Amino acid sequence: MAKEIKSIGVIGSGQMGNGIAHVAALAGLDVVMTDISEDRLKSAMATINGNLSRQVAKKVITEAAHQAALKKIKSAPGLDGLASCDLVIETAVEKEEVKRQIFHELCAVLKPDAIIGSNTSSISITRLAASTDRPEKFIGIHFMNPVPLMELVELIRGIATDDATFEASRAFVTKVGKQIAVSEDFPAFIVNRILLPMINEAIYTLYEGVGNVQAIDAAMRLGAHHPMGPLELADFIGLDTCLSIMQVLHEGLADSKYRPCPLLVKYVEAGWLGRKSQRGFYDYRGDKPVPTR
Ligand SMILES: CC(=O)CC(=O)SCCNC(=O)CCNC(=O)[C@H](O)C(C)(C)COP(=O)(O)OP(=O)(O)OC[C@H]1O[C@@H](n2cnc3c(N)ncnc32)[C@H](O)[C@@H]1OP(=O)(O)O
Ligand SMILES: NC(=O)C1=CN([C@@H]2O[C@H](COP(=O)(O)OP(=O)(O)OC[C@H]3O[C@@H](n4cnc5c(N)ncnc54)[C@H](OP(=O)(O)O)[C@@H]3O)[C@@H](O)[C@H]2O)C=CC1
Repeated sequence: MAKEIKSIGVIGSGQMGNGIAHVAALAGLDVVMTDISEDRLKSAMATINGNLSRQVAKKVITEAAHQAALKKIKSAPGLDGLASCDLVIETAVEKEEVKRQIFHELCAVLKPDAIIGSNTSSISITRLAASTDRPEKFIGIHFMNPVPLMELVELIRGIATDDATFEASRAFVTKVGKQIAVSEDFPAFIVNRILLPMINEAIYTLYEGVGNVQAIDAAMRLGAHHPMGPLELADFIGLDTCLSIMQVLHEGLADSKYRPCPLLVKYVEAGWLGRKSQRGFYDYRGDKPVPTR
Protein backbone atom coordinates (compact mmCIF):
# COMPACT_ATOMS: atom_id res chain seq x y z
CA MET A 1 0.00 0.00 0.00
CA ALA A 2 1.20 3.53 -0.78
CA LYS A 3 2.53 5.48 2.17
CA GLU A 4 0.58 8.59 3.22
CA ILE A 5 2.45 11.84 2.67
CA LYS A 6 2.31 13.99 5.79
CA SER A 7 5.26 16.33 5.31
CA ILE A 8 6.66 17.91 2.19
CA GLY A 9 9.71 19.91 1.25
CA VAL A 10 9.80 22.51 -1.51
CA ILE A 11 13.07 23.48 -3.20
CA GLY A 12 12.95 26.98 -4.71
CA SER A 13 10.56 29.58 -3.31
CA GLY A 14 9.65 31.43 -6.52
CA GLN A 15 6.09 31.77 -7.76
CA MET A 16 5.55 27.99 -8.07
CA GLY A 17 7.40 26.98 -4.90
CA ASN A 18 5.55 29.43 -2.68
CA GLY A 19 2.24 28.47 -4.30
CA ILE A 20 2.82 24.76 -3.59
CA ALA A 21 3.85 25.53 0.02
CA HIS A 22 0.64 27.63 0.33
CA VAL A 23 -1.80 24.91 -0.84
CA ALA A 24 -0.01 22.09 1.03
CA ALA A 25 -0.03 24.04 4.32
CA LEU A 26 -3.72 24.91 3.86
CA ALA A 27 -4.38 21.16 3.45
CA GLY A 28 -2.73 20.54 6.85
CA LEU A 29 0.63 19.16 5.69
CA ASP A 30 3.91 20.15 7.35
CA VAL A 31 5.97 22.14 4.86
CA VAL A 32 9.67 22.99 4.72
CA MET A 33 10.44 25.61 2.07
CA THR A 34 14.04 26.12 0.95
CA ASP A 35 15.89 28.40 -1.44
CA ILE A 36 19.42 29.59 -2.03
CA SER A 37 18.98 32.89 -0.20
CA GLU A 38 17.36 33.95 3.05
CA ASP A 39 15.99 37.11 1.35
CA ARG A 40 14.14 35.01 -1.26
CA LEU A 41 12.55 32.99 1.53
CA LYS A 42 11.46 36.11 3.41
CA SER A 43 9.84 37.50 0.30
CA ALA A 44 8.16 34.11 -0.42
CA MET A 45 6.67 34.03 3.10
CA ALA A 46 5.36 37.58 2.57
CA THR A 47 3.80 36.50 -0.76
CA ILE A 48 2.12 33.48 0.84
CA ASN A 49 0.78 35.66 3.65
CA GLY A 50 -0.57 38.18 1.10
CA ASN A 51 -2.21 35.47 -1.04
CA LEU A 52 -3.80 33.82 2.01
CA SER A 53 -5.12 37.24 3.11
CA ARG A 54 -6.61 37.71 -0.35
CA GLN A 55 -8.40 34.37 0.03
CA VAL A 56 -9.73 35.46 3.43
CA ALA A 57 -10.97 38.74 1.92
CA LYS A 58 -12.74 36.75 -0.82
CA LYS A 59 -14.21 34.41 1.83
CA VAL A 60 -12.53 31.37 0.25
CA ILE A 61 -10.87 30.53 3.59
CA THR A 62 -11.27 31.71 7.20
CA GLU A 63 -8.79 33.83 9.13
CA ALA A 64 -8.21 30.82 11.42
CA ALA A 65 -7.24 28.69 8.38
CA HIS A 66 -4.90 31.48 7.22
CA GLN A 67 -3.09 31.56 10.58
CA ALA A 68 -3.00 27.74 10.86
CA ALA A 69 -1.46 27.47 7.37
CA LEU A 70 1.29 29.98 8.19
CA LYS A 71 2.24 27.93 11.27
CA LYS A 72 2.65 24.82 9.09
CA ILE A 73 5.42 26.38 6.97
CA LYS A 74 9.07 26.44 8.07
CA SER A 75 11.61 28.06 5.80
CA ALA A 76 15.36 27.59 5.80
CA PRO A 77 18.14 28.02 3.21
CA GLY A 78 20.01 24.88 2.11
CA LEU A 79 18.73 21.33 1.87
CA ASP A 80 19.46 19.94 5.37
CA GLY A 81 15.96 20.82 6.66
CA LEU A 82 14.45 18.34 4.16
CA ALA A 83 15.92 15.22 5.79
CA SER A 84 12.67 13.99 7.33
CA CYS A 85 10.19 14.95 4.56
CA ASP A 86 8.02 12.23 2.96
CA LEU A 87 7.98 14.06 -0.37
CA VAL A 88 10.26 16.79 -1.73
CA ILE A 89 9.12 18.81 -4.75
CA GLU A 90 11.80 20.62 -6.71
CA THR A 91 10.62 23.98 -8.12
CA ALA A 92 13.90 25.67 -9.02
CA VAL A 93 14.52 27.31 -12.40
CA GLU A 94 13.76 25.41 -15.64
CA LYS A 95 17.41 24.48 -16.30
CA GLU A 96 18.31 20.82 -16.40
CA GLU A 97 21.85 21.26 -15.04
CA VAL A 98 20.54 23.22 -12.02
CA LYS A 99 17.93 20.55 -11.27
CA ARG A 100 20.47 17.71 -11.62
CA GLN A 101 22.85 19.43 -9.19
CA ILE A 102 20.00 19.91 -6.70
CA PHE A 103 19.02 16.22 -6.91
CA HIS A 104 22.65 15.19 -6.41
CA GLU A 105 22.82 17.21 -3.17
CA LEU A 106 19.30 16.26 -2.09
CA CYS A 107 19.81 12.48 -2.29
CA ALA A 108 22.65 12.76 0.22
CA VAL A 109 20.36 14.20 2.93
CA LEU A 110 16.99 12.59 2.18
CA LYS A 111 15.61 9.55 4.04
CA PRO A 112 15.73 6.40 1.86
CA ASP A 113 11.97 5.99 1.37
CA ALA A 114 11.26 9.65 0.53
CA ILE A 115 9.70 10.48 -2.83
CA ILE A 116 11.22 13.14 -5.09
CA GLY A 117 8.88 15.14 -7.33
CA SER A 118 9.83 17.72 -9.92
CA ASN A 119 7.55 20.58 -10.93
CA THR A 120 9.41 20.86 -14.25
CA SER A 121 7.34 22.33 -17.09
CA SER A 122 8.97 20.34 -19.83
CA ILE A 123 12.12 18.35 -19.00
CA SER A 124 12.17 14.54 -19.27
CA ILE A 125 11.20 12.94 -15.96
CA THR A 126 13.05 9.77 -16.94
CA ARG A 127 16.28 11.73 -17.50
CA LEU A 128 15.94 13.72 -14.25
CA ALA A 129 15.13 10.50 -12.35
CA ALA A 130 18.28 8.87 -13.71
CA SER A 131 20.36 11.56 -12.00
CA THR A 132 19.08 10.42 -8.56
CA ASP A 133 19.70 7.36 -6.38
CA ARG A 134 15.96 6.44 -6.56
CA PRO A 135 14.48 6.56 -10.10
CA GLU A 136 11.59 4.34 -8.92
CA LYS A 137 10.65 6.98 -6.31
CA PHE A 138 10.86 9.92 -8.72
CA ILE A 139 7.83 11.52 -10.43
CA GLY A 140 6.71 14.68 -12.26
CA ILE A 141 4.16 16.65 -10.18
CA HIS A 142 3.37 19.61 -12.39
CA PHE A 143 1.26 22.33 -10.74
CA MET A 144 -0.16 25.22 -12.78
CA ASN A 145 0.32 28.94 -12.14
CA PRO A 146 -1.10 30.56 -10.00
CA VAL A 147 -1.12 27.46 -7.82
CA PRO A 148 -3.80 28.55 -5.31
CA LEU A 149 -6.28 29.23 -8.14
CA MET A 150 -5.61 26.63 -10.84
CA GLU A 151 -7.38 23.30 -10.47
CA LEU A 152 -5.03 21.01 -12.39
CA VAL A 153 -1.87 19.07 -11.62
CA GLU A 154 -0.24 16.85 -14.26
CA LEU A 155 1.30 13.62 -12.97
CA ILE A 156 4.09 12.21 -15.11
CA ARG A 157 5.72 8.85 -14.51
CA GLY A 158 9.29 8.28 -15.60
CA ILE A 159 10.15 4.90 -17.11
CA ALA A 160 11.11 3.54 -13.65
CA THR A 161 8.49 5.22 -11.41
CA ASP A 162 6.84 2.51 -9.28
CA ASP A 163 3.13 2.14 -8.49
CA ALA A 164 3.54 3.05 -4.80
CA THR A 165 5.14 6.39 -5.77
CA PHE A 166 2.41 7.12 -8.29
CA GLU A 167 -0.39 6.28 -5.81
CA ALA A 168 1.16 8.28 -2.96
CA SER A 169 1.57 11.27 -5.31
CA ARG A 170 -2.00 10.90 -6.55
CA ALA A 171 -3.28 10.91 -2.94
CA PHE A 172 -1.14 14.00 -2.15
CA VAL A 173 -2.52 15.94 -5.14
CA THR A 174 -6.08 15.02 -4.18
CA LYS A 175 -5.42 16.08 -0.59
CA VAL A 176 -4.32 19.56 -1.70
CA GLY A 177 -7.61 19.87 -3.59
CA LYS A 178 -6.44 19.55 -7.20
CA GLN A 179 -7.63 17.48 -10.17
CA ILE A 180 -5.18 15.19 -11.97
CA ALA A 181 -4.34 14.74 -15.65
CA VAL A 182 -1.91 11.87 -16.24
CA SER A 183 0.63 12.55 -18.98
CA GLU A 184 3.19 10.31 -20.66
CA ASP A 185 6.78 11.47 -20.34
CA PHE A 186 7.24 13.42 -23.60
CA PRO A 187 8.64 16.96 -23.96
CA ALA A 188 6.45 19.56 -22.15
CA PHE A 189 3.79 16.92 -21.32
CA ILE A 190 0.16 17.91 -22.19
CA VAL A 191 -0.62 21.49 -21.09
CA ASN A 192 2.63 23.06 -22.27
CA ARG A 193 2.81 20.98 -25.47
CA ILE A 194 -0.40 22.78 -26.47
CA LEU A 195 -0.13 26.14 -24.65
CA LEU A 196 3.48 27.14 -25.33
CA PRO A 197 3.40 26.82 -29.15
CA MET A 198 0.32 29.12 -29.00
CA ILE A 199 2.25 31.65 -26.91
CA ASN A 200 5.30 31.33 -29.21
CA GLU A 201 3.03 31.93 -32.23
CA ALA A 202 1.63 35.05 -30.53
CA ILE A 203 5.23 36.30 -30.17
CA TYR A 204 5.86 35.58 -33.89
CA THR A 205 2.65 37.53 -34.63
CA LEU A 206 4.20 40.47 -32.76
CA TYR A 207 7.67 39.94 -34.34
CA GLU A 208 6.21 39.96 -37.86
CA GLY A 209 4.18 43.12 -37.15
CA VAL A 210 0.78 41.52 -37.63
CA GLY A 211 -0.39 43.29 -34.47
CA ASN A 212 1.02 45.16 -31.49
CA VAL A 213 1.01 43.81 -27.91
CA GLN A 214 -2.35 45.37 -27.07
CA ALA A 215 -4.04 44.14 -30.26
CA ILE A 216 -2.75 40.57 -29.91
CA ASP A 217 -3.83 40.27 -26.27
CA ALA A 218 -7.22 41.92 -26.86
CA ALA A 219 -7.77 39.63 -29.87
CA MET A 220 -7.34 36.48 -27.80
CA ARG A 221 -9.06 37.79 -24.65
CA LEU A 222 -12.13 39.14 -26.44
CA GLY A 223 -12.09 37.04 -29.60
CA ALA A 224 -11.34 33.64 -28.07
CA HIS A 225 -12.35 34.27 -24.44
CA HIS A 226 -8.93 33.46 -23.02
CA PRO A 227 -8.74 34.82 -19.43
CA MET A 228 -5.39 36.48 -20.23
CA GLY A 229 -3.94 37.47 -23.59
CA PRO A 230 -1.01 35.23 -24.69
CA LEU A 231 1.63 37.94 -24.18
CA GLU A 232 0.22 38.86 -20.76
CA LEU A 233 0.27 35.15 -19.93
CA ALA A 234 3.86 34.78 -21.17
CA ASP A 235 4.89 37.63 -18.84
CA PHE A 236 2.98 35.92 -16.03
CA ILE A 237 4.70 32.54 -16.57
CA GLY A 238 8.13 34.17 -17.01
CA LEU A 239 9.79 34.62 -20.41
CA ASP A 240 12.86 32.61 -19.32
CA THR A 241 10.57 29.67 -18.50
CA CYS A 242 8.68 30.08 -21.81
CA LEU A 243 11.98 30.03 -23.74
CA SER A 244 13.26 26.98 -21.86
CA ILE A 245 10.05 25.07 -22.62
CA MET A 246 10.23 25.96 -26.34
CA GLN A 247 13.89 24.85 -26.40
CA VAL A 248 12.96 21.50 -24.83
CA LEU A 249 10.16 21.05 -27.40
CA HIS A 250 12.44 22.07 -30.30
CA GLU A 251 15.32 19.82 -29.25
CA GLY A 252 13.19 16.94 -27.94
CA LEU A 253 10.84 16.64 -30.92
CA ALA A 254 13.32 17.85 -33.58
CA ASP A 255 10.61 19.71 -35.46
CA SER A 256 11.12 23.27 -36.76
CA LYS A 257 7.54 24.17 -35.87
CA TYR A 258 8.73 24.54 -32.27
CA ARG A 259 11.53 27.04 -33.11
CA PRO A 260 11.55 29.67 -30.32
CA CYS A 261 10.73 33.11 -31.74
CA PRO A 262 13.89 35.27 -31.99
CA LEU A 263 12.00 38.09 -30.25
CA LEU A 264 11.44 35.83 -27.22
CA VAL A 265 15.17 35.08 -27.19
CA LYS A 266 15.93 38.82 -27.35
CA TYR A 267 13.66 39.67 -24.39
CA VAL A 268 15.27 36.94 -22.28
CA GLU A 269 18.77 38.09 -23.26
CA ALA A 270 17.80 41.62 -22.16
CA GLY A 271 16.74 40.26 -18.76
CA TRP A 272 13.16 41.32 -19.54
CA LEU A 273 11.60 38.20 -18.06
CA GLY A 274 8.04 39.48 -17.52
CA ARG A 275 6.35 40.29 -14.24
CA LYS A 276 9.09 38.84 -12.06
CA SER A 277 11.67 41.32 -13.42
CA GLN A 278 9.07 44.13 -13.83
CA ARG A 279 9.48 44.21 -17.62
CA GLY A 280 8.56 41.92 -20.49
CA PHE A 281 5.91 42.44 -23.15
CA TYR A 282 4.56 44.95 -20.62
CA ASP A 283 6.37 47.35 -18.32
CA TYR A 284 5.08 46.84 -14.76
CA ARG A 285 7.04 49.60 -13.06
CA GLY A 286 4.24 52.17 -13.11
CA ASP A 287 0.66 52.20 -11.80
CA LYS A 288 -0.57 49.94 -14.55
CA PRO A 289 1.13 47.70 -17.15
CA VAL A 290 2.27 49.55 -20.32
CA PRO A 291 3.01 47.56 -23.53
CA THR A 292 6.68 47.60 -24.56
CA ARG A 293 5.79 47.26 -28.29
C1 LIG B 1 4.12 27.19 -17.59
C2 LIG B 1 3.63 25.93 -17.02
O1 LIG B 1 4.42 25.01 -16.77
C3 LIG B 1 2.20 25.62 -16.78
C4 LIG B 1 1.32 26.77 -16.46
O2 LIG B 1 1.08 27.07 -15.32
S1 LIG B 1 0.71 27.61 -17.77
C5 LIG B 1 -0.24 28.91 -17.04
C6 LIG B 1 -1.59 28.42 -16.63
N1 LIG B 1 -2.33 29.51 -16.09
C7 LIG B 1 -3.16 30.25 -16.83
O3 LIG B 1 -3.37 29.99 -18.00
C8 LIG B 1 -3.79 31.40 -16.10
C9 LIG B 1 -4.73 32.20 -16.99
N2 LIG B 1 -5.36 33.24 -16.19
C10 LIG B 1 -6.45 33.00 -15.41
O4 LIG B 1 -7.00 31.91 -15.40
C11 LIG B 1 -6.95 34.14 -14.56
O5 LIG B 1 -6.53 35.36 -15.11
C12 LIG B 1 -6.42 34.03 -13.08
C13 LIG B 1 -7.02 32.78 -12.46
C14 LIG B 1 -4.91 33.99 -12.99
C15 LIG B 1 -6.82 35.28 -12.29
O6 LIG B 1 -8.19 35.27 -12.20
P1 LIG B 1 -8.97 36.55 -11.65
O7 LIG B 1 -10.33 36.13 -11.31
O8 LIG B 1 -8.74 37.68 -12.61
O9 LIG B 1 -8.21 36.81 -10.30
P2 LIG B 1 -8.10 38.12 -9.48
O10 LIG B 1 -8.67 37.83 -8.15
O11 LIG B 1 -8.61 39.31 -10.25
O12 LIG B 1 -6.55 38.24 -9.28
C16 LIG B 1 -5.74 38.56 -10.27
C17 LIG B 1 -4.41 38.65 -9.58
O13 LIG B 1 -4.17 37.84 -8.45
C18 LIG B 1 -3.35 36.70 -8.65
N3 LIG B 1 -3.96 35.84 -7.65
C19 LIG B 1 -5.25 35.94 -7.22
N4 LIG B 1 -5.45 35.12 -6.17
C20 LIG B 1 -4.30 34.51 -5.91
C21 LIG B 1 -3.91 33.59 -4.92
N5 LIG B 1 -4.72 33.14 -3.98
N6 LIG B 1 -2.64 33.16 -4.96
C22 LIG B 1 -1.79 33.60 -5.90
N7 LIG B 1 -2.11 34.51 -6.84
C23 LIG B 1 -3.35 34.96 -6.85
C24 LIG B 1 -3.39 36.70 -10.08
O14 LIG B 1 -2.39 36.09 -10.70
C25 LIG B 1 -3.31 38.23 -10.39
O15 LIG B 1 -2.12 38.85 -9.88
P3 LIG B 1 -1.96 40.45 -9.48
O16 LIG B 1 -3.11 40.91 -8.66
O17 LIG B 1 -0.74 40.44 -8.64
O18 LIG B 1 -1.82 41.21 -10.75
N1 LIG C 1 6.06 29.97 -14.04
C1 LIG C 1 5.12 29.10 -14.34
O1 LIG C 1 4.05 29.49 -14.83
C2 LIG C 1 5.34 27.66 -14.08
C3 LIG C 1 6.60 27.16 -13.83
N2 LIG C 1 6.78 25.83 -13.61
C4 LIG C 1 8.10 25.29 -13.34
O2 LIG C 1 8.36 25.47 -11.96
C5 LIG C 1 9.76 25.72 -11.76
C6 LIG C 1 9.92 27.05 -11.06
O3 LIG C 1 9.34 28.08 -11.84
P1 LIG C 1 8.99 29.50 -11.22
O4 LIG C 1 8.54 29.34 -9.81
O5 LIG C 1 8.14 30.19 -12.19
O6 LIG C 1 10.44 30.17 -11.23
P2 LIG C 1 10.97 31.41 -10.38
O7 LIG C 1 12.06 32.02 -11.17
O8 LIG C 1 9.83 32.26 -9.91
O9 LIG C 1 11.55 30.70 -9.06
C7 LIG C 1 12.61 29.81 -9.05
C8 LIG C 1 13.22 29.90 -7.66
O10 LIG C 1 14.21 28.88 -7.51
C9 LIG C 1 15.36 29.49 -6.94
N3 LIG C 1 16.55 28.72 -7.27
C10 LIG C 1 17.37 28.82 -8.35
N4 LIG C 1 18.37 27.93 -8.26
C11 LIG C 1 18.16 27.25 -7.10
C12 LIG C 1 18.88 26.23 -6.41
N5 LIG C 1 20.01 25.73 -6.91
N6 LIG C 1 18.40 25.79 -5.23
C13 LIG C 1 17.26 26.29 -4.70
N7 LIG C 1 16.57 27.26 -5.30
C14 LIG C 1 17.01 27.74 -6.48
C15 LIG C 1 15.36 30.89 -7.53
O11 LIG C 1 16.21 31.75 -6.82
P3 LIG C 1 16.96 32.96 -7.66
O12 LIG C 1 15.87 33.76 -8.29
O13 LIG C 1 17.71 33.66 -6.59
O14 LIG C 1 17.82 32.29 -8.70
C16 LIG C 1 13.89 31.25 -7.39
O15 LIG C 1 13.57 31.69 -6.09
C17 LIG C 1 10.41 25.64 -13.15
O16 LIG C 1 10.86 24.34 -13.38
C18 LIG C 1 9.24 25.98 -14.08
O17 LIG C 1 9.40 25.46 -15.36
C19 LIG C 1 5.72 24.95 -13.60
C20 LIG C 1 4.45 25.40 -13.80
C21 LIG C 1 4.16 26.80 -14.11
